[in-house]
Amino acid sequence: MTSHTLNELIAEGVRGRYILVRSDLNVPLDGSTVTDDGRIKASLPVLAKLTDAGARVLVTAHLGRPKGAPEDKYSLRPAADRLAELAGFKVTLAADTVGDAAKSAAASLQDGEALVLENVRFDARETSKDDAERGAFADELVALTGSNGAYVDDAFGAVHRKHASVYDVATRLPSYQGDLVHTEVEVLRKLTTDTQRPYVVVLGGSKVSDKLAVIANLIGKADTILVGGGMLFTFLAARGHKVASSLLEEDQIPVVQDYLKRAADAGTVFVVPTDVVVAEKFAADAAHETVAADAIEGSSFGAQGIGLDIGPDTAAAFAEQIKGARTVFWNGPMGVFEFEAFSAGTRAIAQALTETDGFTVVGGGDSAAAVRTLGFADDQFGHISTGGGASLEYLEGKELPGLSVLDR
Ligand SMILES: Nc1ncnc2c1ncn2[C@@H]1O[C@H](COP(=O)(O)OP(=O)(O)OP(=O)(O)O)[C@@H](O)[C@H]1O
Ligand SMILES: O=C(O)[C@H](O)COP(=O)(O)O
Repeated sequence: MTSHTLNELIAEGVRGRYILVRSDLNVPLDGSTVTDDGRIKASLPVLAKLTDAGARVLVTAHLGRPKGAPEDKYSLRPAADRLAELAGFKVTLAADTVGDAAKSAAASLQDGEALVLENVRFDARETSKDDAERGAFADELVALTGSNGAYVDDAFGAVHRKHASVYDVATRLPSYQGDLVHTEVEVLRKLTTDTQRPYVVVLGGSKVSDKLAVIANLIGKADTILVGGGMLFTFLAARGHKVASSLLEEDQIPVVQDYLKRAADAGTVFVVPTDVVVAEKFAADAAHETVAADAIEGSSFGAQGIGLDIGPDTAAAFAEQIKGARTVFWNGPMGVFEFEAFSAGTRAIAQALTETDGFTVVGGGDSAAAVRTLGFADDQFGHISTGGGASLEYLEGKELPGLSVLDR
Protein backbone atom coordinates (compact mmCIF):
# COMPACT_ATOMS: atom_id res chain seq x y z
CA MET A 1 0.00 0.00 0.00
CA THR A 2 1.23 3.48 -0.71
CA SER A 3 0.14 6.95 0.28
CA HIS A 4 -0.11 10.08 -1.80
CA THR A 5 2.99 12.17 -1.27
CA LEU A 6 3.47 15.82 -0.51
CA ASN A 7 5.15 16.28 -3.89
CA GLU A 8 1.98 15.01 -5.59
CA LEU A 9 -0.05 17.60 -3.70
CA ILE A 10 2.36 20.38 -4.64
CA ALA A 11 2.22 19.25 -8.28
CA GLU A 12 -1.59 19.44 -8.20
CA GLY A 13 -1.25 23.07 -7.15
CA VAL A 14 -1.75 24.55 -3.68
CA ARG A 15 -1.64 28.32 -4.30
CA GLY A 16 -4.50 29.94 -2.40
CA ARG A 17 -5.72 26.60 -0.99
CA TYR A 18 -6.07 25.90 2.71
CA ILE A 19 -3.86 22.92 3.58
CA LEU A 20 -4.35 21.37 7.00
CA VAL A 21 -1.03 19.98 8.26
CA ARG A 22 -0.76 17.82 11.39
CA SER A 23 2.66 18.43 12.90
CA ASP A 24 4.21 17.09 16.09
CA LEU A 25 5.12 20.23 18.04
CA ASN A 26 5.01 18.40 21.39
CA VAL A 27 8.30 19.84 22.64
CA PRO A 28 9.76 19.87 26.14
CA LEU A 29 9.35 23.21 27.93
CA ASP A 30 10.92 24.91 30.90
CA GLY A 31 8.21 27.43 31.73
CA SER A 32 7.66 29.10 28.37
CA THR A 33 11.09 28.22 26.97
CA VAL A 34 11.42 25.39 24.47
CA THR A 35 14.32 23.31 25.78
CA ASP A 36 14.67 21.18 22.65
CA ASP A 37 13.33 22.41 19.32
CA GLY A 38 14.14 19.22 17.40
CA ARG A 39 10.51 18.45 16.58
CA ILE A 40 9.92 22.04 15.42
CA LYS A 41 12.95 21.92 13.14
CA ALA A 42 11.84 18.53 11.84
CA SER A 43 8.38 19.95 11.04
CA LEU A 44 9.66 23.00 9.23
CA PRO A 45 10.57 21.58 5.77
CA VAL A 46 7.02 20.48 4.95
CA LEU A 47 5.56 23.79 6.12
CA ALA A 48 8.16 25.67 4.08
CA LYS A 49 7.49 23.58 0.95
CA LEU A 50 3.78 24.35 1.19
CA THR A 51 4.10 28.05 1.96
CA ASP A 52 6.73 28.43 -0.79
CA ALA A 53 4.16 26.99 -3.17
CA GLY A 54 1.61 29.59 -2.04
CA ALA A 55 -0.55 27.47 0.26
CA ARG A 56 -2.40 28.87 3.26
CA VAL A 57 -1.25 26.43 5.91
CA LEU A 58 -3.30 25.54 8.98
CA VAL A 59 -1.11 23.67 11.45
CA THR A 60 -2.71 21.36 14.00
CA ALA A 61 -0.66 19.99 16.89
CA HIS A 62 -0.87 18.90 20.52
CA LEU A 63 1.31 19.72 23.50
CA GLY A 64 1.35 17.49 26.56
CA ARG A 65 -1.76 15.79 27.84
CA PRO A 66 -4.27 18.46 28.92
CA LYS A 67 -7.62 17.11 30.07
CA GLY A 68 -9.78 18.25 27.15
CA ALA A 69 -9.97 21.92 28.17
CA PRO A 70 -7.67 24.94 27.70
CA GLU A 71 -4.83 25.23 30.22
CA ASP A 72 -2.17 27.92 29.89
CA LYS A 73 0.72 25.60 30.61
CA TYR A 74 -0.21 23.46 27.61
CA SER A 75 -0.55 26.37 25.16
CA LEU A 76 1.29 25.98 21.86
CA ARG A 77 2.46 29.62 22.24
CA PRO A 78 6.15 28.78 22.97
CA ALA A 79 6.28 26.24 20.12
CA ALA A 80 4.56 28.62 17.68
CA ASP A 81 6.91 31.45 18.66
CA ARG A 82 9.95 29.24 18.08
CA LEU A 83 8.51 28.09 14.75
CA ALA A 84 8.01 31.75 13.77
CA GLU A 85 11.66 32.49 14.65
CA LEU A 86 12.95 29.63 12.52
CA ALA A 87 10.57 29.99 9.57
CA GLY A 88 11.18 32.14 6.55
CA PHE A 89 7.43 32.78 6.28
CA LYS A 90 4.81 34.37 8.51
CA VAL A 91 3.57 32.17 11.38
CA THR A 92 0.84 33.19 13.83
CA LEU A 93 -1.03 31.33 16.58
CA ALA A 94 -4.82 31.31 16.86
CA ALA A 95 -6.17 31.83 20.38
CA ASP A 96 -8.39 28.75 20.04
CA THR A 97 -8.57 25.63 17.91
CA VAL A 98 -11.87 25.72 15.99
CA GLY A 99 -13.62 28.68 17.64
CA ASP A 100 -14.20 32.26 16.51
CA ALA A 101 -10.52 33.21 16.88
CA ALA A 102 -9.39 30.34 14.64
CA LYS A 103 -12.13 31.06 12.10
CA SER A 104 -11.30 34.73 11.78
CA ALA A 105 -7.51 34.15 11.74
CA ALA A 106 -7.98 31.50 9.03
CA ALA A 107 -10.19 33.83 7.00
CA SER A 108 -7.52 36.54 6.96
CA LEU A 109 -4.63 34.15 6.24
CA GLN A 110 -2.74 35.06 3.05
CA ASP A 111 -1.04 32.82 0.47
CA GLY A 112 2.33 31.64 1.79
CA GLU A 113 1.44 32.11 5.48
CA ALA A 114 0.91 29.58 8.28
CA LEU A 115 -1.56 29.69 11.16
CA VAL A 116 -0.98 27.34 14.12
CA LEU A 117 -4.28 26.37 15.73
CA GLU A 118 -4.18 26.16 19.55
CA ASN A 119 -3.56 22.73 21.15
CA VAL A 120 -6.04 20.25 19.63
CA ARG A 121 -6.22 18.49 23.03
CA PHE A 122 -7.92 21.56 24.50
CA ASP A 123 -11.01 19.95 22.99
CA ALA A 124 -12.00 16.63 24.58
CA ARG A 125 -13.34 15.36 21.26
CA GLU A 126 -9.80 15.17 19.82
CA THR A 127 -8.93 12.05 21.83
CA SER A 128 -12.45 10.67 22.34
CA LYS A 129 -13.01 6.92 21.91
CA ASP A 130 -16.38 7.76 20.39
CA ASP A 131 -16.16 7.91 16.57
CA ALA A 132 -19.02 10.41 16.30
CA GLU A 133 -17.47 12.81 18.79
CA ARG A 134 -14.08 12.69 17.10
CA GLY A 135 -15.81 13.02 13.73
CA ALA A 136 -17.67 16.16 14.83
CA PHE A 137 -14.39 17.78 15.88
CA ALA A 138 -12.73 16.69 12.62
CA ASP A 139 -15.64 18.28 10.71
CA GLU A 140 -14.93 21.59 12.44
CA LEU A 141 -11.22 21.40 11.62
CA VAL A 142 -12.00 20.52 8.01
CA ALA A 143 -14.51 23.40 7.75
CA LEU A 144 -11.60 25.82 8.27
CA THR A 145 -10.15 24.66 4.93
CA GLY A 146 -13.12 25.86 2.86
CA SER A 147 -14.15 24.01 -0.29
CA ASN A 148 -10.80 23.03 -1.82
CA GLY A 149 -8.72 21.93 1.17
CA ALA A 150 -6.33 19.02 1.65
CA TYR A 151 -4.68 17.30 4.58
CA VAL A 152 -1.01 16.45 5.13
CA ASP A 153 0.04 14.21 8.00
CA ASP A 154 3.58 15.08 9.02
CA ALA A 155 3.29 14.25 12.73
CA PHE A 156 5.22 11.00 12.88
CA GLY A 157 5.28 11.14 16.69
CA ALA A 158 1.47 10.92 16.76
CA VAL A 159 0.72 8.38 13.99
CA HIS A 160 -0.05 5.74 16.62
CA ARG A 161 -2.94 7.85 17.95
CA LYS A 162 -6.45 7.38 16.55
CA HIS A 163 -7.25 11.01 17.24
CA ALA A 164 -9.43 13.44 15.28
CA SER A 165 -6.56 15.58 13.96
CA VAL A 166 -4.52 12.51 12.99
CA TYR A 167 -7.09 10.01 11.76
CA ASP A 168 -10.59 11.42 11.24
CA VAL A 169 -9.60 14.48 9.21
CA ALA A 170 -7.84 12.14 6.78
CA THR A 171 -11.14 10.38 6.08
CA ARG A 172 -12.72 13.72 5.15
CA LEU A 173 -10.12 15.47 2.97
CA PRO A 174 -7.80 14.43 0.14
CA SER A 175 -4.83 13.26 2.23
CA TYR A 176 -1.09 13.11 1.76
CA GLN A 177 1.93 11.83 3.65
CA GLY A 178 4.38 14.49 4.81
CA ASP A 179 8.10 14.12 4.13
CA LEU A 180 8.98 13.65 7.80
CA VAL A 181 6.56 10.73 8.15
CA HIS A 182 7.94 9.29 4.91
CA THR A 183 11.58 9.46 6.06
CA GLU A 184 10.84 8.06 9.51
CA VAL A 185 8.91 5.13 8.09
CA GLU A 186 11.66 4.33 5.59
CA VAL A 187 14.33 4.13 8.33
CA LEU A 188 12.18 2.00 10.62
CA ARG A 189 11.10 -0.25 7.76
CA LYS A 190 14.75 -0.97 7.01
CA LEU A 191 15.34 -1.70 10.68
CA THR A 192 12.49 -4.26 10.76
CA THR A 193 13.16 -5.93 7.42
CA ASP A 194 16.93 -6.15 7.63
CA THR A 195 17.64 -6.42 11.35
CA GLN A 196 21.29 -7.07 12.08
CA ARG A 197 21.78 -9.09 15.26
CA PRO A 198 22.33 -8.84 18.15
CA TYR A 199 19.34 -6.48 18.30
CA VAL A 200 19.19 -4.59 21.59
CA VAL A 201 16.21 -2.45 22.63
CA VAL A 202 16.69 0.04 25.46
CA LEU A 203 13.53 1.25 27.18
CA GLY A 204 12.93 3.92 29.76
CA GLY A 205 10.88 7.07 30.20
CA SER A 206 7.77 7.77 32.18
CA LYS A 207 4.87 6.61 29.99
CA VAL A 208 5.02 3.23 31.68
CA SER A 209 1.73 1.58 30.75
CA ASP A 210 1.88 2.96 27.19
CA LYS A 211 5.28 1.46 26.62
CA LEU A 212 4.59 -1.81 28.45
CA ALA A 213 1.65 -2.42 26.15
CA VAL A 214 3.97 -2.09 23.20
CA ILE A 215 6.87 -4.26 24.22
CA ALA A 216 4.81 -7.45 24.25
CA ASN A 217 5.53 -7.87 20.56
CA LEU A 218 9.23 -7.14 20.90
CA ILE A 219 9.57 -10.39 22.82
CA GLY A 220 10.94 -12.84 20.26
CA LYS A 221 12.02 -9.99 17.95
CA ALA A 222 14.68 -8.29 20.08
CA ASP A 223 17.57 -10.36 21.46
CA THR A 224 17.92 -8.20 24.56
CA ILE A 225 15.68 -5.61 26.19
CA LEU A 226 17.38 -3.29 28.68
CA VAL A 227 14.88 -1.85 31.15
CA GLY A 228 15.53 1.56 32.72
CA GLY A 229 13.65 4.78 33.45
CA GLY A 230 10.29 4.82 35.18
CA MET A 231 9.32 1.36 34.02
CA LEU A 232 12.14 -0.42 35.80
CA PHE A 233 10.26 -0.25 39.09
CA THR A 234 7.34 -2.24 37.76
CA PHE A 235 9.88 -4.91 36.69
CA LEU A 236 11.47 -4.89 40.15
CA ALA A 237 8.04 -5.15 41.76
CA ALA A 238 7.21 -8.04 39.44
CA ARG A 239 10.22 -9.83 40.92
CA GLY A 240 8.88 -9.21 44.40
CA HIS A 241 11.03 -6.23 45.40
CA LYS A 242 9.77 -3.15 47.21
CA VAL A 243 10.31 0.13 45.33
CA ALA A 244 9.41 2.69 48.04
CA SER A 245 7.85 5.80 46.43
CA SER A 246 9.27 5.24 42.93
CA LEU A 247 7.05 5.36 39.86
CA LEU A 248 5.08 2.12 39.94
CA GLU A 249 2.07 0.92 37.98
CA GLU A 250 0.78 -1.79 40.25
CA ASP A 251 -1.87 -3.05 37.85
CA GLN A 252 0.91 -3.75 35.34
CA ILE A 253 2.79 -6.15 37.64
CA PRO A 254 1.02 -9.28 36.32
CA VAL A 255 1.61 -8.06 32.76
CA VAL A 256 5.35 -7.79 33.42
CA GLN A 257 5.39 -11.19 35.15
CA ASP A 258 3.85 -12.65 32.03
CA TYR A 259 6.47 -10.91 29.84
CA LEU A 260 9.31 -12.28 31.92
CA LYS A 261 7.91 -15.80 31.55
CA ARG A 262 7.29 -15.49 27.82
CA ALA A 263 10.69 -13.92 27.18
CA ALA A 264 12.47 -16.91 28.66
CA ASP A 265 10.69 -19.21 26.13
CA ALA A 266 11.13 -16.82 23.19
CA GLY A 267 14.87 -16.30 23.56
CA THR A 268 14.65 -12.63 24.50
CA VAL A 269 16.57 -11.55 27.58
CA PHE A 270 15.23 -8.76 29.77
CA VAL A 271 18.07 -7.05 31.63
CA VAL A 272 16.76 -5.33 34.75
CA PRO A 273 18.90 -2.92 36.83
CA THR A 274 20.97 -4.21 39.71
CA ASP A 275 21.45 -0.77 41.27
CA VAL A 276 19.40 2.40 41.39
CA VAL A 277 19.96 6.04 42.42
CA VAL A 278 17.37 6.84 45.08
CA ALA A 279 16.45 10.42 46.05
CA GLU A 280 14.80 11.86 49.13
CA LYS A 281 12.29 13.74 46.96
CA PHE A 282 11.59 14.61 43.31
CA ALA A 283 13.84 17.67 43.04
CA ALA A 284 17.05 18.72 41.29
CA ASP A 285 18.89 19.24 44.58
CA ALA A 286 17.45 16.24 46.46
CA ALA A 287 19.76 14.22 48.69
CA HIS A 288 20.44 10.87 46.99
CA GLU A 289 22.37 7.64 47.21
CA THR A 290 22.96 4.53 45.13
CA VAL A 291 21.53 1.28 46.48
CA ALA A 292 21.05 -2.27 45.25
CA ALA A 293 17.89 -2.58 43.18
CA ASP A 294 16.45 -5.12 45.62
CA ALA A 295 17.06 -2.82 48.60
CA ILE A 296 15.42 0.47 47.60
CA GLU A 297 13.43 0.68 50.82
CA GLY A 298 16.67 0.15 52.71
CA SER A 299 18.05 3.53 51.58
CA SER A 300 18.37 6.35 54.13
CA PHE A 301 15.06 7.69 52.85
CA GLY A 302 13.10 4.52 53.66
CA ALA A 303 9.61 4.28 52.15
CA GLN A 304 9.86 7.90 50.95
CA GLY A 305 12.78 7.22 48.61
CA ILE A 306 12.20 7.73 44.89
CA GLY A 307 14.32 5.97 42.28
CA LEU A 308 15.37 8.65 39.77
CA ASP A 309 18.17 6.98 37.79
CA ILE A 310 19.81 3.64 37.08
CA GLY A 311 22.98 3.10 39.11
CA PRO A 312 26.56 3.00 37.76
CA ASP A 313 26.83 -0.83 37.72
CA THR A 314 23.65 -1.05 35.70
CA ALA A 315 24.81 1.70 33.35
CA ALA A 316 28.08 -0.18 32.77
CA ALA A 317 26.27 -3.46 32.14
CA PHE A 318 23.84 -1.79 29.71
CA ALA A 319 26.74 -0.08 27.92
CA GLU A 320 28.45 -3.48 27.41
CA GLN A 321 25.30 -4.89 25.82
CA ILE A 322 24.97 -1.86 23.55
CA LYS A 323 28.59 -1.95 22.44
CA GLY A 324 28.22 -5.59 21.39
CA ALA A 325 25.03 -4.97 19.40
CA ARG A 326 24.60 -4.63 15.62
CA THR A 327 21.25 -2.86 15.97
CA VAL A 328 20.14 -0.67 18.88
CA PHE A 329 16.79 1.02 19.33
CA TRP A 330 16.48 3.32 22.34
CA ASN A 331 13.33 4.97 23.62
CA GLY A 332 12.95 6.71 26.95
CA PRO A 333 15.56 8.33 29.22
CA MET A 334 17.13 6.07 31.86
CA GLY A 335 16.38 8.59 34.61
CA VAL A 336 15.22 12.12 35.27
CA PHE A 337 17.99 13.51 33.03
CA GLU A 338 16.52 17.04 33.35
CA PHE A 339 18.15 17.09 36.81
CA GLU A 340 21.96 16.91 36.51
CA ALA A 341 22.25 14.65 39.57
CA PHE A 342 20.10 12.00 37.87
CA SER A 343 21.41 12.24 34.31
CA ALA A 344 24.42 9.89 34.54
CA GLY A 345 22.52 6.78 33.44
CA THR A 346 21.07 8.47 30.37
CA ARG A 347 24.48 9.97 29.52
CA ALA A 348 26.18 6.56 29.80
CA ILE A 349 23.64 4.98 27.46
CA ALA A 350 23.95 7.81 24.93
CA GLN A 351 27.75 7.48 25.08
CA ALA A 352 27.55 3.72 24.49
CA LEU A 353 25.33 4.26 21.45
CA THR A 354 27.97 6.55 19.97
CA GLU A 355 30.63 3.88 20.52
CA THR A 356 28.92 0.84 19.03
CA ASP A 357 29.55 -0.19 15.43
CA GLY A 358 25.89 -1.16 15.12
CA PHE A 359 23.07 0.89 13.60
CA THR A 360 21.51 3.09 16.29
CA VAL A 361 18.08 4.68 16.45
CA VAL A 362 17.03 7.04 19.23
CA GLY A 363 13.25 7.56 19.35
CA GLY A 364 11.07 9.97 21.29
CA GLY A 365 10.68 13.63 22.09
CA ASP A 366 12.36 13.47 25.48
CA SER A 367 14.93 10.90 24.42
CA ALA A 368 16.07 13.12 21.54
CA ALA A 369 16.01 16.13 23.87
CA ALA A 370 18.09 14.16 26.38
CA VAL A 371 20.90 13.31 23.98
CA ARG A 372 21.04 16.90 22.73
CA THR A 373 20.94 18.57 26.13
CA LEU A 374 23.62 16.16 27.37
CA GLY A 375 25.91 17.47 24.63
CA PHE A 376 25.69 14.80 21.94
CA ALA A 377 25.27 15.71 18.27
CA ASP A 378 22.55 14.25 16.04
CA ASP A 379 25.13 12.83 13.63
CA GLN A 380 26.62 10.63 16.36
CA PHE A 381 23.55 8.40 15.98
CA GLY A 382 22.25 6.44 12.99
CA HIS A 383 18.85 8.09 13.20
CA ILE A 384 17.07 10.30 15.71
CA SER A 385 13.37 9.67 15.39
CA THR A 386 10.80 12.26 16.41
CA GLY A 387 8.50 9.46 17.59
CA GLY A 388 8.93 7.44 20.77
CA GLY A 389 5.67 5.54 21.24
CA ALA A 390 5.07 5.78 17.49
CA SER A 391 8.37 4.16 16.54
CA LEU A 392 7.98 1.46 19.19
CA GLU A 393 4.54 0.59 17.84
CA TYR A 394 5.91 0.55 14.30
CA LEU A 395 8.74 -1.78 15.34
CA GLU A 396 6.35 -4.21 16.96
CA GLY A 397 4.51 -4.47 13.65
CA LYS A 398 1.27 -2.87 14.76
CA GLU A 399 -1.01 -1.10 12.29
CA LEU A 400 -0.73 2.63 12.98
CA PRO A 401 -4.00 4.54 12.41
CA GLY A 402 -2.27 7.69 11.17
CA LEU A 403 -0.42 5.69 8.51
CA SER A 404 -3.08 3.22 7.41
CA VAL A 405 -5.68 5.97 6.96
CA LEU A 406 -3.42 7.49 4.29
CA ASP A 407 -3.13 4.25 2.32
CA ARG A 408 -4.77 4.26 -1.04
N1 LIG B 1 12.79 6.97 37.32
C1 LIG B 1 12.01 7.91 36.79
N2 LIG B 1 10.99 8.45 37.48
C2 LIG B 1 10.21 9.41 36.95
N3 LIG B 1 10.37 9.90 35.68
C3 LIG B 1 11.35 9.39 34.95
C4 LIG B 1 12.21 8.37 35.44
N4 LIG B 1 13.11 8.07 34.48
C5 LIG B 1 12.83 8.86 33.44
N5 LIG B 1 11.78 9.67 33.70
C6 LIG B 1 11.20 10.73 32.85
O1 LIG B 1 10.72 10.20 31.65
C7 LIG B 1 10.46 11.31 30.79
C8 LIG B 1 10.44 10.89 29.34
O2 LIG B 1 9.54 9.81 29.16
P1 LIG B 1 8.75 9.49 27.81
O3 LIG B 1 8.17 8.13 27.98
O4 LIG B 1 7.80 10.61 27.51
O5 LIG B 1 9.91 9.45 26.70
P2 LIG B 1 9.95 10.00 25.22
O6 LIG B 1 11.31 9.83 24.71
O7 LIG B 1 9.44 11.42 25.18
O8 LIG B 1 8.95 9.13 24.43
P3 LIG B 1 7.59 9.59 23.68
O9 LIG B 1 8.05 10.31 22.46
O10 LIG B 1 6.87 8.33 23.44
O11 LIG B 1 6.88 10.50 24.62
C9 LIG B 1 11.54 12.33 31.12
O12 LIG B 1 10.94 13.57 31.36
C10 LIG B 1 12.22 11.76 32.40
O13 LIG B 1 12.42 12.73 33.41
O1 LIG C 1 5.57 12.73 22.61
C1 LIG C 1 5.07 11.89 21.86
O2 LIG C 1 5.42 10.68 21.85
C2 LIG C 1 4.05 12.33 20.83
O3 LIG C 1 4.00 13.73 20.70
C3 LIG C 1 2.68 11.76 21.20
O4 LIG C 1 2.29 12.25 22.47
P1 LIG C 1 1.28 11.38 23.37
O5 LIG C 1 2.04 10.16 23.84
O6 LIG C 1 0.86 12.29 24.49
O7 LIG C 1 0.13 10.97 22.48
